[in-house]
Amino acid sequence: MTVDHQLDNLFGILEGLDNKPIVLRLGTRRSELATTQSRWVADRLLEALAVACPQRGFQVELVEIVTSGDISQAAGTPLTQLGGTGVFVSALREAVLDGRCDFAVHSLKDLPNAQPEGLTLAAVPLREDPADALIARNGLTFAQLPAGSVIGTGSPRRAAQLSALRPDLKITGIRGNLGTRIGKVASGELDAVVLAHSGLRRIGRHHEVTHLFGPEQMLPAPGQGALAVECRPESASLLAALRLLDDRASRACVLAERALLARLEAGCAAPVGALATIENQVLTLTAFAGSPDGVQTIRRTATARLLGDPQDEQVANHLGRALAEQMLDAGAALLIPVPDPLPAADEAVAREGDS
Ligand SMILES: NCc1[nH]cc(CCC(=O)O)c1CC(=O)O
Repeated sequence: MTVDHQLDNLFGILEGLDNKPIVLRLGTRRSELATTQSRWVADRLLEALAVACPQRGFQVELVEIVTSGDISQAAGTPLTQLGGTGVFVSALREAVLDGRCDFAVHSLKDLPNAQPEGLTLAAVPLREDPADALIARNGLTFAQLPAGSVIGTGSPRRAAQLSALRPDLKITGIRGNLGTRIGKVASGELDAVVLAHSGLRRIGRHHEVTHLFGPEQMLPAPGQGALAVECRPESASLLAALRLLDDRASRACVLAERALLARLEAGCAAPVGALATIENQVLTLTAFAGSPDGVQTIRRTATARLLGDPQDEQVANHLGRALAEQMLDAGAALLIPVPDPLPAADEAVAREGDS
């Protein structure tokens, strides 16, 4: 019996079904971060189902999907030549679309701007800390790094903001998974690296952080720290189950950030940061765009009052687009490179390095 059929009665009467547990197949990449994120979502889903559907047993089976990005990482191809992190996302999406698995978990910041045909963003679970973090040699904080220190980052966004804060630092490209990048500090190859705090927390290496960048210093990538859970809309019961994991505030924030990015038509080399927060039902969005050397920078903030579901999606999208217009009026288009032609339309925008 297919999962869709098994789940048809998920919230109803389970007559006619045998007592075997329902197995949900979660497609995941092999990296430590990807499997940790997938397991975290699996555990939250099983918890939610135990409450929503206590009569029934459930299991989540992790299905490993190898992506072209993982293969070429081993071969050492720079990510910018692969069409950005979209390469990691599309293989997982294909696996959901062709039925090798039932759902998938992505780092939301790695998703291209357009939602592909045939897949639904079922949930944005509670967001981790979106901040960027420094791991420097000998426990040095950002302010303590001597002039001329060599900082590794593959992200034009981090490079632009680092250069704006400390023009005396040297920035060098770097890729590889989180462990590989941290290893370059331990080995002495680099004085420091800048990574997402969320990723470090998920793999349990946040104790090595020597400085956390505040939003006034460095704005994260749109969607950083958030996960995206995707399934086919036809999997109605699974979709209903995954919706239990959705966090409305996290969803509104990342929608605003990504609407801004989409309106800026920013490609994988875009030095664009954005962060939305909610306080007292007011959504505040701040964005940054800068030249790679950090000499030219544009920073703007806008706010909107949230109205509650279901209007909040519109409010968030509108705020993101409106702030993008302000950024464009201030000349942001000149700071954003035109994206390279990419292998597939659904990979049109991707940023950053590998997870
Ligand atoms: N750049 C790749 C990437 N994609 C997602 C994360 C983890 C952070 C997140 O949860 O958004 C990372 C690592 C990083 O940016 O250092």
